[in-house]
Amino acid sequence: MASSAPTLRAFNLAFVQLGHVGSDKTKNLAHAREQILKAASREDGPKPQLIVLPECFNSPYGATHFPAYAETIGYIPGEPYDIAKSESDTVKMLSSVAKETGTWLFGGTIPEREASTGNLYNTATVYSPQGELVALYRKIHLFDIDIPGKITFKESETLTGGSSPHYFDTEFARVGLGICYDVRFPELTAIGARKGCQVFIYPGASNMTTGPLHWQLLQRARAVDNQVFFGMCSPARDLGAGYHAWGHSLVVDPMGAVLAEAGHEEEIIHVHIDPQVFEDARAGIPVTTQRRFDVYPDVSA
Ligand SMILES: O=C(O)CCC(=O)C(=O)O
Repeated sequence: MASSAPTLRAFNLAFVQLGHVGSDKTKNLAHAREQILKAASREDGPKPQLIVLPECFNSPYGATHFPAYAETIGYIPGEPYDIAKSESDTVKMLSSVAKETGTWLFGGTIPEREASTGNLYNTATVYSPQGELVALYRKIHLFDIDIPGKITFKESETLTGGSSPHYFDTEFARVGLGICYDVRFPELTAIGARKGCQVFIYPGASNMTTGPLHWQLLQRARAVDNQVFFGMCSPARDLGAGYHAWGHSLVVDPMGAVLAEAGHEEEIIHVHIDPQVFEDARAGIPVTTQRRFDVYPDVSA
């Protein structure tokens, strides 16, 4: 049974649609750090309490790249994690910049190697404003698709799928986690919503085939069917890279309205999360209390 969720309070969210993700990991990390500092020091509006990076921000995106870029993190849920002893340069950078800015940081995803098995995962990590690593989520549904003449992608060539849904609690919300292709599996969001998540954030890197058709549709669907805030943070599009990301980082409210959407270049989007919209959606259209688990108990996990 999940502990009770914090009450949803107003907060400000920043999505960093990172560009310039190339083959040099040190440069990727330095650029990500610079953009996090830029998001945190916003001057034309309220500063964010939570900053989010995209999927696969320290490595080029592609099954063949994951083994070369994978880092060992060694996080065990529920056990204290000593950042100073971490083998992951990315974790160290993210922790230090979260602490320096005093914000929650959802550090996008990176390829992770599990030391005991050698398995590779597409892994998201989250840091508190004190720089503690508070959550680690491994992409559950691997991106394996084949649309002839358009796109073939097979994360499972090198990655293993995770097996634990996750969320993290802040002082302003319970935030559900997922990564890109996970958005196509409504069960994952539904389970998180029933555990009290009011906000879902998925780093993602959609593409030029499915992005235009499905990116916004899937996020608005997950937002409306669970009456939650839902957002996905993408890298910027780089036509010089092997994988052309769709971009268009997006945040949707519980009624399905788009609160902010980026273009396809490097950009930071800032969004104010207003709990009144969440409360009004649930009061006006009370689907959260109208579910008929007596009729479909098999989906009520
Ligand atoms: O679901 C899609 O169409 C795109 C998924 C994706 O790009 C990913 O999982 O990284």
